[in-house]
Amino acid sequence: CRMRDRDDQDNTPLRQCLENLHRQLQRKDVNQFFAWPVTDAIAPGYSQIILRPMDFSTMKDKLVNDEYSSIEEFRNDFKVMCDNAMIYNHPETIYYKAAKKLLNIGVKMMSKDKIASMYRSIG
Ligand SMILES: COc1ccc(Br)cc1-c1nc(N)nc2[nH]cnc12
Repeated sequence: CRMRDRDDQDNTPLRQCLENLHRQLQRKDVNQFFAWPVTDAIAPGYSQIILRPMDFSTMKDKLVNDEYSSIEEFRNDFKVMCDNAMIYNHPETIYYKAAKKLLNIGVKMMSKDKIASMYRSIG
C-alpha cells in the first residue's frame, strides 16, 4: 500500500491496500474454491445453511464499488467466506481443509499489528 494521489475514487490509498490484499489472498486459493459463489448445484442445501455467502468475486465487486470503508470490514468478509466453508463442509473434506488453511494465511496477513502498519503507510 503505497501513498497514491487521491484524485479519483479508484486509487485511494485504502483501495490500493485492499486490492493488494485481495490479490495476495486469492493467489493462495489454488483450487479456486473461493473464486465464485457456492451454488446449490455444487453444494446441495448450501443456501439454506449459509445465510451470509461470500466469495472473492463478491469481495472484488464490493472493493471496486468502494463498499469497504476499512481493512477490518474487508477482513470480516474474508473470515465469513472461510467460516462458511467450515460450517457447511465436514472437517475431513478438502473444502474444509482449504478454508482452514486460507483462513490461517489471511489472519496472519491481516493481524492487528499488520493492519496498524498498513494504516500508517497509507496515512
Ligand atoms: C465455489 O465452490 C466450489 C467450486 C468448485 C468446487 Br469442485 C467446489 C466448491 C465448493 N464446494 C463445497 N462443498 N463447499 C465450498 N466452499 C467453497 N467452495 C466450495
